[in-house]
Formats: sequence, structure tokens, C-alpha cells
Amino acid sequence: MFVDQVKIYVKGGDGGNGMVAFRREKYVPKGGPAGGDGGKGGDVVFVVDEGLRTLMDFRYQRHFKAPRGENGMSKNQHGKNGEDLIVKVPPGTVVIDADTNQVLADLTENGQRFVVAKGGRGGRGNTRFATPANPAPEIAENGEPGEERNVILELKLLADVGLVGFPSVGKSTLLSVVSAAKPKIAEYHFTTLVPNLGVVETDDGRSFVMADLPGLIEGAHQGVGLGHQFLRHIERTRVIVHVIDMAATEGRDPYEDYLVINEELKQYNLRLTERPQIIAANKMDMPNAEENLQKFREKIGDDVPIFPISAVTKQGVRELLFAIADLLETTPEFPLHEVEEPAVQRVVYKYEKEEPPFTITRGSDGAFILSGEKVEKLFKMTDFSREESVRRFARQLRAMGVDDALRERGAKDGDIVRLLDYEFEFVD
Ligand SMILES: Nc1nc2c(ncn2[C@@H]2O[C@H](COP(=O)(O)OP(=O)(O)OP(=O)(O)O)[C@@H](O)[C@H]2O)c(=O)[nH]1
Repeated sequence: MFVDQVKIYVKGGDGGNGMVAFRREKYVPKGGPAGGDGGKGGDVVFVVDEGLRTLMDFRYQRHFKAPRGENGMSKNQHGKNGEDLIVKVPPGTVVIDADTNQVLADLTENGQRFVVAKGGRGGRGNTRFATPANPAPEIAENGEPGEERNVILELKLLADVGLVGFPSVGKSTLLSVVSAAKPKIAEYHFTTLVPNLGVVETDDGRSFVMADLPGLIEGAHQGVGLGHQFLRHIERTRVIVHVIDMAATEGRDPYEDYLVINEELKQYNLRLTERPQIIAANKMDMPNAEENLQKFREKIGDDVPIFPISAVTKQGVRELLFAIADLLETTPEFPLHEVEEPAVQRVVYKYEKEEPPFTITRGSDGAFILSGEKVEKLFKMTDFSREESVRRFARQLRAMGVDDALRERGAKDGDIVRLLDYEFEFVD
């Protein structure tokens, strides 16, 4: 089974910061609190697009960050939410957490959505902190940081395009010059036959999977144990590229070759002859190729489009790829035979990290180092320019048990406590 694999980084947008503001009315020096909340950060969302066949696009872009929410404003106006960042993935994409190796989602249906990184909520403005005891609080929260994560996308590749033709007409050469990526063989134990497979990208950014089909068919003839995956390569093929040696090396007749191969396809599987074909008239760099091509054209007529190419000089190859991509776009999928799926199915479950709210370690300089997702998030949501916010942060730490834990570890008045890149003094 061939897989395409790519590791990417996703981050939800941070929430916007809450605002500290007061109503301003004539003759009232300081009215009630009027600071609005920050907007929520955008989510990063995977959406299945059945028009995609490969993970090629991810070779160029590997970082996906959703926009942050707007900050809150005065007059109790809330900041706008950040827009979600939609990332298209091909059907069959499995999403795996790169750090824990857990499968997060198995995306199969067109339009299926999966939020891979949530945006942070907006920080609350000072209006929300008003209490009878403190009716004019000078306190607001920063936005919550968006979720971030490294994920691996994995896609099992099936061939969209099959190459057929006699031996030595140049199939392997063609496949090698058009392959932008050689997929990795993930599991390959059921047969001695390795199909030649390549991920192809056209100059205008479309991509598809191309396979050397006769290799598969010959193997089937020889009764080599073909796995389902191999049969599926053949079944899934929507366009057949018929490679013909126009130099007619070894005294061959290009037209005869064409008929013989088509007959073989028919013998192998009638359904293959339903696939639209494109003829790649290869080895056009050779002396007598042009003359042979003319004769060939006369016999074929307009039934099948012919693209003169040279796999060696790459002349005409670009146009051939465009034609294949165009034809793929207009050719519907052929229903797959009900081939039995292997019984192993990936289990998808939501994985929630269970971490202590904080941990304390000692630095080489003796400082107490405070870390942990929860305590770091609290820290990031605190506006340290306001005394009231700082006091609230201190209260939150105490409530979490940080003070007690520090004391237990032997912290004394004046000892340094470090959190991310900030330092403060422990006060008992
Ligand atoms: N002059 C010329 N030679 C070519 C061209 N394409 C392929 N060849 C040569 O033709 C020979 C056969 O090419 P392959 O790519 O191995 O042919 P194949 O169809 O994959 O053959 P099998 O692997 O036997 O099925 C090699 O020596 C290639 O260098 C071409 O465009 N021009």
C-alpha cells in the first residue's frame, strides 16, 4: 500500500484581549465599566474536497494559523471573532497527532469537517468583573491562546491514471520524468510485485496519481498474489494513457502495438476498455518518428487524442499532463467492485490530554520553575500592566495550590519563581 505523508503545524487564532474602559458622561468623571470582550480566535478546520487526490499542496505550505479575534472596545463593544481557516484535504486523509501518535480523525466523506485546532476564547472586558464590592474594576483578561499542534496527514494512494504499452516503449522513463514525488511503500508483504507509482503535478498546480498498469496486469496474469490494494489501483483508474513507441524500434508497427495492447486490456478486464484513453506518441526525438506518427494518425482518425512527446527530452510532456488533468476532471468515477476491505479499521477517538495543572522544578541557579499548560494559559491571559489583573493572577495561583506547593518545596520569602520568560519573587 502506498502512502503519501506530510507533517504540518496548525494553530487556532488567539482570542482578542478584553478592554478596560469606563462610561464617559457629562459631569460624571468616572462612570461605570464599559470595556467589551475580545472576539474568539478562528478555528483551523479540515474539510474533505473530493476534487483532491494527493497531499501535494502540503509540500509548499506546512503552517496553518487561523486569525486572532479582535480586541474588545469601549462602550461595551465586543471584538469581532477571527474567521475560521478552512484547509482542504483529499478523501481518505487520516489525521494523526504527531506528538502522541493518536489518530484524531479519519476523513472520508466529501464535505466532512474536522476542527483540528480550536481558536481561543476572547478575554473578558472590565464590565464582566464588576461586583457590588468593586463596581469599577480596572481589570480585563487577555485572550485565550489558540490550540496548537503538530499533525501528520496520511493518505493511501490509489492510481487515477494507468500507463499501458508494450515493454520498452518508455513507460518507466515517462513516469520518472513526471513524478514530483515517489510515494513511500508502507505495507508490502503480500506480493512480489511492486507497481510503479508516481504522484504527478501539473504546472498549474493540479495533481494526480499515475501507475504503470501493465505491471499490475502482468502480475495478475502470472497469478502473483495480488492484494486488494492492487486490484483497487486498476479499478480506480479513470484515464488510460497508452504509450506507443513511434520510433518503431526493433521493427515494430505502432498501430499493431496499439491494437494488441487494447485487446489485452479487454481480456484482462472489460471494464478497462470503458476508460477514456489518451495516446502518448513517444520517442518523437528519433529520426523516423514523425513519419510513423503521420501514418498512425491516418489509421486512428480522431477517435483518441494523440500527444507527440519525448520522455527523454521532455518535449510535449507538459501538454500531455494538462490533457490528462482535464480529462480526469470530466471523467466520473467508476463504481468500485465490492472488494473486501481488510478487517482492520482504524479506531478514531478523541484524545484529551490529562496533565496536572502545574509542575515545579528547580533551575540550575536554584530558581523555582513553574510550568504546565493550565498555569501558562492563565499567565498568558493576564494583563500585567494592570495591578488589579496581577492581583487576580496571584489569587488564581493560590487557588490552584501553587503557593502551598512552592512552600512545600522549600520556597522562602524573596526566592525567585520563573514562569515562561518571567520572573517574580515568592512572598510568603
Ligand atoms: N530516444 C528516446 N528513447 C526513449 C524515450 N523514452 C524511453 N526511451 C528509451 O527506451 C528504453 C525503454 O524505456 P523504458 O522506460 O524502460 O520502457 P518501459 O515501457 O518502461 O519498459 P518496461 O519496463 O520493459 O515495461 C530505454 O532505453 C529508454 O531510455 C524517448 O522519448 N526517446
